[in-house]
Amino acid sequence: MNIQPTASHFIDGAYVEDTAGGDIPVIYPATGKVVATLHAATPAIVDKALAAAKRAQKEWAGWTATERGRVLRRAADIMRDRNHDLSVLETYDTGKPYQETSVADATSGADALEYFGGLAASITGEHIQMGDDFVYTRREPLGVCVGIGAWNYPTQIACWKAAPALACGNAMVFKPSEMTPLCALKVAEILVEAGAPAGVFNVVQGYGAVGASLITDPRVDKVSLTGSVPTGRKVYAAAAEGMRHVTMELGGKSPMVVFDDADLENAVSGAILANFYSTGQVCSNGTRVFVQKGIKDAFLKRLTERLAGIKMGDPQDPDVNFGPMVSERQRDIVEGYIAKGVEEGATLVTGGKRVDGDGFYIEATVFADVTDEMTIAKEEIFGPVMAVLDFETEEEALTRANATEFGLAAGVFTADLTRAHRMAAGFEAGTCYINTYNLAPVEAPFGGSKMSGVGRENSKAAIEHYSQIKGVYVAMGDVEAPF
Ligand SMILES: NC(=O)c1ccc[n+]([C@@H]2O[C@H](COP(=O)([O-])OP(=O)(O)OC[C@H]3O[C@@H](n4cnc5c(N)ncnc54)[C@H](O)[C@@H]3O)[C@@H](O)[C@H]2O)c1
Ligand SMILES: C[N+](C)(C)CC=O
Repeated sequence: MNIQPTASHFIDGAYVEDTAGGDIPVIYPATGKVVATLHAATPAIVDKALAAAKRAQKEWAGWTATERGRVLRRAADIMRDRNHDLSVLETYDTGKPYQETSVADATSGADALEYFGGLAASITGEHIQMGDDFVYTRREPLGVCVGIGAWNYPTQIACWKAAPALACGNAMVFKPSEMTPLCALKVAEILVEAGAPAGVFNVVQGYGAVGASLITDPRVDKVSLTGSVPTGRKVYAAAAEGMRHVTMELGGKSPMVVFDDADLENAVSGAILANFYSTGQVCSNGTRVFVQKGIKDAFLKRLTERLAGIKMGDPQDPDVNFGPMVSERQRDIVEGYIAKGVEEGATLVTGGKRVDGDGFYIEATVFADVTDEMTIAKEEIFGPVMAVLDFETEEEALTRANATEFGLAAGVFTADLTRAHRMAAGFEAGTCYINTYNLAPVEAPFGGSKMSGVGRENSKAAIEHYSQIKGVYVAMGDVEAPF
């Protein structure tokens, strides 16, 4: 498979190159080798993309919603037909196992395109009667949206932003993470092939500075970021200068609470999904696993047995279920947190070591006897490191679960449904799970509260974040004036 794209950027329906912006090497995380080289956008490239989006948005918004929806649904079909190639590419981009990318990445992107394609025609205003007079509302697009992506789900992130934006009649300029620049280009190609007018979805490459230059351009009406909290603070502040709409999908340190009446096998499966899928590089991961004291030993025993099922190796091998970290830097960060966990007195149950070789592999790691004050219980690690903390009462578990600045996700495993709903109501998090973890279907809202974000992706809720309401008052009689 040829990994090197035709050019670095996709603007106004075509590939565009400009090498003046400096190299972006694409490194395959399994080997540490450069597999493609792209270039960061120059100011001229950024200008070209925004100009194209500004022009195309007017045309696109003039289409009927049914026509727009048809394009998105066609794009979903094309993505599904190409799932194998897209998954291989996603694996080169991220290092995530093909076993995962083939079922979770282009497929969830296609789900978003299909869902918002189906929803497009139902995005309408309403009629409000006021005696004889009435008000009607128009649900209008925002205009030009900027999407900025993280590196862990490049195809999904591009589609989760593009699909609702385009369904509402906006145009988008999307900047993927510099670490995973390949897949969004395929999304752009597919949208054009499906019939989207040139300029409706554009991709520019670059580091943070390119993202920053996009946000402050006066042609931009909305910014949707998926990234870390520190980046979120900067992007939110820059967007506020121009009073731009924002969606912030940021990081987390989410709790997963296991009561002693839970189905142990399901709870262990949940903890695995909540910590080791995508080698732990998932924003909503339940990395603080609170286990009720009475079942702690049984939980750790079964968890350790199940982790023997990890098959680490070349992520393109369909039998491999655990890949490398996305980069050497990320692997080193994770290694640093593991050292901190040991230093601060947590018990290393399993894992903890990097794997020798050129790839950025590190073992799935479980710490027990973790306390709330330890660094590994407080900071987002974004790697395969599970912290197990024990607790005695429901009240204690909820208080400690919420004792964090983050609020992305939270989960509870228990047989007591009343307690499960009580916990879900009490969690300070945007996305909660009862007796499962880390599912993110397009039909359900996804996003964070507290420092984990603003706004929601997916579901009908996303429409609110990519459109605005205009109220139109219609008088049916004479105008009454005081003088
Ligand atoms: N909530 C979610 O849905 C979600 C999903 C995936 C990842 N994440 C979070 O993303 C983080 C990991 O991704 P990352 O390391 O790529 O995050 P990051 O914040 O380093 O970068 C995210 C994106 O922002 C860009 N960027 C950096 N500085 C910028 C600036 N000043 N202005 C504009 N753009 C800028 C980067 O180039 C990149 O494209 C984790 O914290 C993870 O939890 C959140
Ligand atoms: C949105 N999700 C959970 C699929 C990936 C976040 O990192």
